[in-house]
Amino acid sequence: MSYKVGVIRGDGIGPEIVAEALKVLDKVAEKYNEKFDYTDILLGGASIDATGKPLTEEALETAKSCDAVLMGSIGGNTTTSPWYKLPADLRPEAGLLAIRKGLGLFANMRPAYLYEELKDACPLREDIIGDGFDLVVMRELTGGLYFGERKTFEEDGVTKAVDTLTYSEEEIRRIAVRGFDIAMKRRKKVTSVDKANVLDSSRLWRKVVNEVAQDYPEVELEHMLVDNCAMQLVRDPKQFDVILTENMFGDILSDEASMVTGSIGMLSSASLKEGSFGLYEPSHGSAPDIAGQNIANPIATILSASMLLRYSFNMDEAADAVDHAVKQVLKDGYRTVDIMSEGMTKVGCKEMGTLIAERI
Ligand SMILES: NC(=O)C1=CN([C@@H]2O[C@H](COP(=O)(O)OP(=O)(O)OC[C@H]3O[C@@H](n4cnc5c(N)ncnc54)[C@H](O)[C@@H]3O)[C@@H](O)[C@H]2O)C=CC1
Ligand SMILES: CC(C)CC(=O)C(=O)O
Ligand SMILES: [Mg+2]
Repeated sequence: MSYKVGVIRGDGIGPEIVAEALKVLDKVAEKYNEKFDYTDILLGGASIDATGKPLTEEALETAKSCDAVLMGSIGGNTTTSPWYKLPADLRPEAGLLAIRKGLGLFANMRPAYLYEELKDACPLREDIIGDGFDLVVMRELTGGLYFGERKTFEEDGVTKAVDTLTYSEEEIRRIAVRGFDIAMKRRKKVTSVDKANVLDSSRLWRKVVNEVAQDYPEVELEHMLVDNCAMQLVRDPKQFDVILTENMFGDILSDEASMVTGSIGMLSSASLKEGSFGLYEPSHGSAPDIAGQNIANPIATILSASMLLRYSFNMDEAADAVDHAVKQVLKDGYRTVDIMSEGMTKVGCKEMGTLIAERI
């Protein structure tokens, strides 16, 4: 079959890591006799430089015409890059938020899995790691603080700034359903994370999640406050199966979850809605500090490509082959610098992509 795949290379390490994921997809196409037609889409800093806007209408329309989109990462150094002298709605991140909203991608799934082979790279104590852990952060992606009204203003001679956090029942319900659906395919436990001791939006979140839970009697539901969850993730990550949470909490907790797997360079993600379309991207950013040096870890992007095969193209066998190739390369002792440990062979971004593609 032939599929149209949108490709957002983006900024910083984006083009380097996407090149390696495409190497892997090309190998899948060859082995499984499929055809992937790649269409480049501009987003973020690259789009600002080319068009003056972080996302053009044309780019959004192209993304909508694709069967799925694979993305690297966008953004620059937020202190030194000229992009951050622009008004907020013209900066690279505004393009990312706009494409997520424009494509209706309300459910962001970020699996955090500790590979047996990476126990040495995990900063947690051996007795905490135990047999390892395997959790998913199900993050609401198109509501909450990042999408509320915001402004900076003068009042009584003082400069003030406000951001607003709004959720509707419907927005909470649809992400909760996704969280419970995923839990049904896993270990049947949902930890809903909020700040219901303070925030009205969290109290509504908790009420709606409780309602949705009625339809999933087999799933164990617990509620946890976000500050406690941040602590529990490093104290005992094994306790979690599905962490269901709102946009900003999920953004922060998933970065934390990534580090207990060894590196943020390992954490893939799928941004989904109803139906088969999805946008697949690593959970990390554009890592401007290491861009252009061939040292970025491409595994998060390669695992995101695997999620694309699984969730958008129903190609479970090919996705399993990619996941297996990643595991095999780690078993064979190859490491990028972020997951390097004693006795292993250090390789660059390109070499890691080639080694994984060779194992498919
Ligand atoms: N989805 C996206 O495109 C995202 C974009 N950003 C943007 O990225 C830019 C940089 O943000 P930061 O806060 O520095 O976060 P970051 O995730 O880009 O980097 C944080 C740290 O992790 C390291 N790192 C990240 N990915 C890595 C990889 N694949 N291999 C090895 N090391 C890796 C970086 O070198 C850095 O030390 C900002 O402009 C931010 O807005 C941030 C998060 C997500
Ligand atoms: C623009 C940000 C919300 C991007 C980010 O940090 C993320 O999606 O993880
Ligand atoms: Mg983030």
